[in-house]
Amino acid sequence: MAKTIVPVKLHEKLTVTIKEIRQNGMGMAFLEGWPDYPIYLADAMLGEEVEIDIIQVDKYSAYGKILAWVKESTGRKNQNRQYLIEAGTAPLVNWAYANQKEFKQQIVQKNFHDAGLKVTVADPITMDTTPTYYRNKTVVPLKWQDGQLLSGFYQRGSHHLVPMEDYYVNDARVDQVIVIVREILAKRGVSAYDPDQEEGAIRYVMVRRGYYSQQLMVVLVTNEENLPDEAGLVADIVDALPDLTSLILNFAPKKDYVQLSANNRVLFGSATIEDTLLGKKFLIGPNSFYQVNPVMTEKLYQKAADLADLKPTDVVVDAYAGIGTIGISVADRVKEVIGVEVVPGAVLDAKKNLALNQIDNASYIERDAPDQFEDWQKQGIRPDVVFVDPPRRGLTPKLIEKTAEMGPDRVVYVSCNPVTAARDVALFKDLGYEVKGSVVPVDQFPQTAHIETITVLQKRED
Ligand SMILES: C[S@@+](CC[C@H](N)C(=O)[O-])C[C@H]1O[C@@H](n2cnc3c(N)ncnc32)[C@H](O)[C@@H]1O
Repeated sequence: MAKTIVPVKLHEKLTVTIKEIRQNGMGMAFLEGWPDYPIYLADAMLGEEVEIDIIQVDKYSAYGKILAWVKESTGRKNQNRQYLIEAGTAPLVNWAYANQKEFKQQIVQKNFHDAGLKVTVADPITMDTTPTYYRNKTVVPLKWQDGQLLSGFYQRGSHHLVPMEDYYVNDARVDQVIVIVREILAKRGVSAYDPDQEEGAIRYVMVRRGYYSQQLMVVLVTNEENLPDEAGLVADIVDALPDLTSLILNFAPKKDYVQLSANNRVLFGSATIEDTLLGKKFLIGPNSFYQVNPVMTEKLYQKAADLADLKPTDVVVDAYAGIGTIGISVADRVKEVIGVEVVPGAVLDAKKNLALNQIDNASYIERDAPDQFEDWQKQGIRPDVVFVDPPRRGLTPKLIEKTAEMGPDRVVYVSCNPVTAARDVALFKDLGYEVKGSVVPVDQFPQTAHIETITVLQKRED
């Protein structure tokens, strides 16, 4: 077999310049004569010159580790939190926020360009308050090591736990709670799940906290149906957390990476916590999706509603609805909202949220969105505005086709992945829709390479 020729050797030391930043925030350098063989580098900024050690060599690319900076970017603001780089949880932690903003705008522009679309991308809406300590939720693994119970994050794609207590992007109380719960579990000698051995009790600890309400939910995600001396454990946690609203055991005996099962048992307090968005109240259960950056979520929904140009006569679809946050936040301004969401617990929450906010012109259905769109289309439903807010994989061609057949005047596409958003917008274009105005990035995830976008599609009049 012919040996593949690559331009680098494992542990070769090189000096390179960063020519490009990849979608996931990794720097890319190239050796002369090898324009198609990127060397990926974490914690690199555009234009920086760095000394590197090659740590992985593949057929089409290599990975390096930066040993020293020969020339630093003026946008570098080192935070001395290299564990965040190692775990991959905050890859842009050492970038000035202005550079993060510029990068994200360019990435969105590139994704739409690559999908064959000529669009303008607005200045990202950014987090004007400090763009750190914003996440209202985290799910962390635990590991016993040398007689100590550690919490942190698995390094991307591995079971190597990077210990951390200051996550930098979590609400500071969320960080504290993880440590408090971990110490109680440690004192009681509770075992932690080992993904390689497939044994041990606690898989993850999930903490979620209401931004306005300050209500606290702790979920022990377990590999065992009952924990040793459960009553004593609950008493210890309740004693240590005066702000605890909900303590849940989620029995999730699965080998894969799925984090929570649908199997919840309330150990203390209520099954949900409450929070507020744009003046509306929301009950949030452990399995329900709820945007992680509450400050920016209000800006996101506000902007999406403004761009939707809502009218009191409008029938509005809220698809991929979660607990109904988008539909409920616009219901007062329109004639009717019909929503669809696939996770049963989230739909239950959405229904409760309608009652909680005394909204009687909205309804939510538990269903796969493309299937429900097909039914709505057959039933002759003709919405004026369709909001879609899918997971990272984006929409399906079927959903896009059924939307176009229902023929709404406007489609407001909220997306957490500009690659799939651009792909889907191109399909909408083929089916009679035009991008109205600019694509608007909203920085829901400072310090990471992720970016949310809002794209409004207007039905062409031809
Ligand atoms: C990005 S979240 C948005 C939720 C909500 N709009 C919000 O802002 O909180 C995407 C939602 O789509 C739901 N979902 C995933 N696949 C779905 C499908 N095939 N049909 C309907 N909903 C789905 C997920 O459960 C999740 O609640």
